[in-house]
This record gives sequence, structure tokens and C-alpha cells, in this order.
Amino acid sequence: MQHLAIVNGPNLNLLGVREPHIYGSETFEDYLAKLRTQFPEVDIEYYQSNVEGELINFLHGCMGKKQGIILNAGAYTHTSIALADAISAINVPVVEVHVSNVLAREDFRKTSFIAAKCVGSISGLGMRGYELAARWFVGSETLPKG
Ligand SMILES: O=C1C[C@@](O)(C(=O)O)C[C@@H](O)[C@@H]1O
Repeated sequence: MQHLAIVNGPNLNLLGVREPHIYGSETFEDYLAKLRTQFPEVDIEYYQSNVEGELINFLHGCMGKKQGIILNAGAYTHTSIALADAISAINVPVVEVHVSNVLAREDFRKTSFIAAKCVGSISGLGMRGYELAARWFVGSETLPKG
């Protein structure tokens, strides 16, 4: 069985409530329940924190345990060298996901400190970005299978 982690950063606990015109009106918990039924062969652990260091600790803990990480770092995407360093430090591939199209928004969202450390990025495809990232991991032959 493959083990993936979905990691959501600050303010993403408020998906469904927060600025629904940008992020939609579905809660992440509802979305995750559907996602899990789409990937019965995958163990998907979900972690969310509003605290930078807690996100880093969780990423460290994925070493040797997960085949891949799907990370929406929220606003830390645009600020956190520490998070970028954590992605470099762990031997687990990370796909960056953003619900909104960050390149179509404010200029400060156009910089991602984490993008270059990730295997790829998905932005602007709504919640489906998580599904597409999971599908990429499942189809990836280069990854060790658990
Ligand atoms: O919190 C978020 C959410 C986001 O990562 C997204 O999923 O679109 C985009 C970020 O710029 C923002 O700070």
C-alpha cells in the first residue's frame, strides 16, 4: 500500500468558510472523504497546522514513512525559507498545490520559496489539485512502493 500525506498550512482549516469566491464552499474534510474513496489503495494521512514549525516537524516525520507529500503551504509558500529547507532536507518527493491560481492574484503570491524544492506544482485547479497530485504519485514508477 502506498502512503501519502496531505499537508495544509495556515488558514486552510477554514476552507469552505474562508473567501468562498476564491477557495470555494466545500470544507476540506468533506473533500478529503471523497478523495479517500477515489484512492482506496492509498493510505492518505491528513495534517493541517497554522504554525510554521509544526509543519516542518510533520515534514521531517514523513521521512521513511511516506512515498509522497502533497503540500499546500498557504501563505508560507511566499515567505518561508525554513519550509523550503525542510523540503530539501527530507528524502520524500513533495508536490506543491494551491487551490487558487496564485499567478493570477497579488504580486506577492507570485513568488514561491518552495516551488523549486518540489517535484512539481499545481495551482488554480480548485480542490481537484489535490486529486491530480495524488494521481501523479500513484502513477509514478520512480517511487518506492510501501
Ligand atoms: O492561504 C493561501 C491559499 C493558497 O495556498 C491556495 O491554496 O490558493 C494561496 C496562498 O497565496 C494563500 O496564502
